[in-house]
Amino acid sequence: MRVRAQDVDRRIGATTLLASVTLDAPPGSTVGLLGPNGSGKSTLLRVLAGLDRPDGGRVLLDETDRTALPRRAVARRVAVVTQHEPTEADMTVADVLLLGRIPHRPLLAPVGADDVHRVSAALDGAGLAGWERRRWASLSGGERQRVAIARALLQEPDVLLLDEPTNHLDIRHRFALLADLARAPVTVVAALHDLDLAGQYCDRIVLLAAGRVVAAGTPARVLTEESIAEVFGVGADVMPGPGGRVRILLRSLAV
Ligand SMILES: Nc1ncnc2c1ncn2[C@@H]1O[C@H](COP(=O)(O)OP(=O)(O)OP(=O)(O)O)[C@@H](O)[C@H]1O
Repeated sequence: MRVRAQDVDRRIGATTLLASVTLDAPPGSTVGLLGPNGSGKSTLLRVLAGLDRPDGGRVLLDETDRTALPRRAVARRVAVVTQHEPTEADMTVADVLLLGRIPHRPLLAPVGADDVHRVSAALDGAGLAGWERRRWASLSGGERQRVAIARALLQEPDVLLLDEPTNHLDIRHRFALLADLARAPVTVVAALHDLDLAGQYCDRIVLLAAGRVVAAGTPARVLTEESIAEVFGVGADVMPGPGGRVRILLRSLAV
């Protein structure tokens, strides 16, 4: 499924959070949203996810305006993991994962053997085999993040919207997650802070600053030494890789 934002504005009171933001995520692509703190990444993801309405412009899923699609149809096709997953909920890991199957079950239908099997396979995939009965609130930040992403994948979405999915993950799991997302047939839009990781795994990058798109395109086109210095205020050595990918070595400009 293709995801597009066209000229999206988002304002709260007199504050402009997004100004005429345009994004195009072709089917199956992995798009990285990059930008400094407060540049509008989470705000844009919330608008794409339908959690907030744009004040101008529109979001299209394939060729249809998101607001014209029934809620349940969107829930089946678009999965979201925000930065603010509740941490105190008194649930087991299996309960949390089963939330991902709700859009696929008839209303009020009980959990079936197929759901239980899928939950255990999802835990295997997340490297947390056998954790069904662990309490959600007792998990570490990284474990919780891995379960939240597994829940989103259990939804079998066409589109996955992820706000800083590598936050809390150790290095090995960061690589594993980005590689899995890049391989998956699903369209991914993910806010990321790690420029090197984004440069290696994303098909496209949208670079935001102060609620505006500064550049968009392949990592090689967007993540240049100049743009990184201008937007992030750090020095960078950018090394070209295959297919428009880049490796990035960052350094402080202060030294
Ligand atoms: N409810 C609100 N009222 C006023 N300003 C807000 C509100 N929510 C967000 N903002 C502001 O909008 C801007 C964009 O925030 P957003 O969370 O989208 O940034 P971000 O790029 O995701 O940042 P980070 O990297 O820190 O997560 C910030 O300056 C933030 O303070």
